[in-house]
Amino acid sequence: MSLNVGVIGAGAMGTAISQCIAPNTNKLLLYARRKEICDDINEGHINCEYHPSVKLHENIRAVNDLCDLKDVDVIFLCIPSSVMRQTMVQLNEIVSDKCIFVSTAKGIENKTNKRMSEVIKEETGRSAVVLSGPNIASEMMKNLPSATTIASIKKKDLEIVKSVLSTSKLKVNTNHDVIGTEFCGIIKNILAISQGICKGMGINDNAKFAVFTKSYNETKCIIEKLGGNRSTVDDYCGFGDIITASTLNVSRNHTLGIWYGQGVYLDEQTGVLFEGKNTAIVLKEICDKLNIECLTVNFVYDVIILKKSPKKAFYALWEKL
Ligand SMILES: NC(=O)c1ccc[n+]([C@@H]2O[C@H](COP(=O)([O-])OP(=O)(O)OC[C@H]3O[C@@H](n4cnc5c(N)ncnc54)[C@H](O)[C@@H]3O)[C@@H](O)[C@H]2O)c1
Repeated sequence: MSLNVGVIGAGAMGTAISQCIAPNTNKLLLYARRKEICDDINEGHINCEYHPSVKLHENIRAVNDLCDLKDVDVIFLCIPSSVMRQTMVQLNEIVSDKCIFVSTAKGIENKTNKRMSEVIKEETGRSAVVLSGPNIASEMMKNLPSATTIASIKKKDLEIVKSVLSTSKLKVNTNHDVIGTEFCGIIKNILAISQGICKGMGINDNAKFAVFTKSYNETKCIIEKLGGNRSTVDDYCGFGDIITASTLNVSRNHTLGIWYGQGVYLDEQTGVLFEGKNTAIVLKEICDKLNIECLTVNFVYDVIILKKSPKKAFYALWEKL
């Protein structure tokens, strides 16, 4: 049975997910906040700003009014975590009770430190499906093979969302560990920054990957303490995404770490900087509150937030390895 699917956020990820799943859907409505992107997609079948060289699948129609999503069965939320709450307030008034929300946002709410599925539950009363994995948008856009993890406490929702996502090119694993899956996507930002700092400082590979091993095991400990499963970290949402974000220069957080490792401090207002900074502050708060000793979080916090010398911070970490 082909479903009607909505995607909110016509940026890199929203457009790429739309392109991947469009053949599986009856109708795919891609909500673009900006009218000019909406017009580009409908008139030229191209998202000129984010993926200018790829023709969009014929099933994709862009819309500029959230009310157009009132009849869809599933909605993928591909927006920054900072706007999730306000978007859910609006959507709750529009969609049917049966509509399933899928959060792809890898972030935590500023000030409340809540996961996206918690924000969605608070505003709509529904349990969301969360999606996380090593999913580089430009590769998905070209229909290159990828894999991802989806998690939900509801078996039926997982089945439906899996059927919408799965293609010969996109492999989907499912689990019921929403906390672990969401936290993998959050903590991996810290690992990506940490490995970036090491790279920027010119730390040798043996030492860099020793730190990486420690960081990976710390991720399991944090997730377990927060109520998730250690084994979730071994899935695409964990291992796959952590490796991708910590070793490839396409990762914004990795690049941020490289700059800091080289002693380049960015303008405080830079959006890229803010994302990594926010994650470091939130995770430091969480670890301190729960009495979790995490060397990787401390290392990143010391360099990015306290602006300590990367060399001193690295040797403090190394001593405790
Ligand atoms: N799950 C995954 O594997 C995965 C992979 C990449 C990105 N993501 C997530 O997808 C989200 C988007 O990332 P991206 O790389 O596409 O970023 P992006 O900056 O390319 O796109 C974000 C889009 O959201 C739009 N937007 C901002 N505020 C909005 C609002 N209030 N309503 C509607 N649209 C709004 C922007 O105009 C932009 O088009 C992020 O939360 C990111 O963590 C997830």
